Amino acid sequence: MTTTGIGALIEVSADGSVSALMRSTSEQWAAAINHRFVRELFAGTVDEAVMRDYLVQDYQFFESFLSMLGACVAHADELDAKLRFARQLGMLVADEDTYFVDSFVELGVDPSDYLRPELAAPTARFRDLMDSAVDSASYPQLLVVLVVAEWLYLDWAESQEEVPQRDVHRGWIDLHRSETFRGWVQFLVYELERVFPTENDHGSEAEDLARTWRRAVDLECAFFDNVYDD
Ligand SMILES: Cc1ncc(CN)c(N)n1
Repeated sequence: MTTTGIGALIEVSADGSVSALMRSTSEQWAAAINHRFVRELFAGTVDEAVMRDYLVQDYQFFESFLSMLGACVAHADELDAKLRFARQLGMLVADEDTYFVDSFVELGVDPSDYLRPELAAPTARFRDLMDSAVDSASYPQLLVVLVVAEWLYLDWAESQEEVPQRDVHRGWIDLHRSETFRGWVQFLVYELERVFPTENDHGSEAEDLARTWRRAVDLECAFFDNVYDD
C-alpha cells in the first residue's frame, strides 16, 4: 500500500484501479481543490450571494446523494458494508442536514427558496449522474461517484489548517474533515478497489466506470465554477 500525491490522505494501492482513475484526472482534481470558492471559504471572504447560491444548489445535490447511500444499503454485496452506509445516512441526517438548515437561517434563505429552486446546469447534470447510478443498481457505479464526491471534498477541506470564524464557513469545512470523515472516505476507496471489475473479466464495465469517474470530477469543477457565473 502507498499514498498518491493529490488525495494523499487516503491509502490506495499504487498499481490498483483507483490509483489509475486518480491519475487520469489529476489536473482537474487539483483545479477543484484549489478553486477560488475553496480559497475564499477558508479566508471567510465568500460573497454572501455566492455562499447562498452554492448552498441552495448543494442542498439539491444532497437529495440525490442521500438516494445513492440508500442504494448502497440495498446493493452492497456484504453486510458490514450495508451497515456502514446505514450509519453514514444517520450522520448525514443529524449533522449535514442540520448544517444546511441552520445556514439557510443565518443567510436569510426561506424554505420556499431552498426547497424547490431552479437547478443550475451542473447541479442538474450531477443529479442525473447520481440518479443513473441509483437506477443502475450497480454497487461499483454507485461507489465511483461516491468516491469522487467524498474524496475530493476531504482533499480541499484538509488543504489548509486555519479555519474561518463564521459558522456558515467553518461548519462546511468541518463537515468534510475529521478522523471520522477520513475513515469514511478510506472505507469507500477500499470498497471500490475490492469490487472493481478486472479488465479480463469485464473490460467494458471498467471503461464505463472510468467514464463515470471522469464525468464526476468534471462536474465537481463545474459546480464550483457555476457560483461565479452570472
Ligand atoms: C457538489 C458536491 N460534491 C461533493 C459533496 C460532498 N458530499 C458535496 N456536498 N457537494
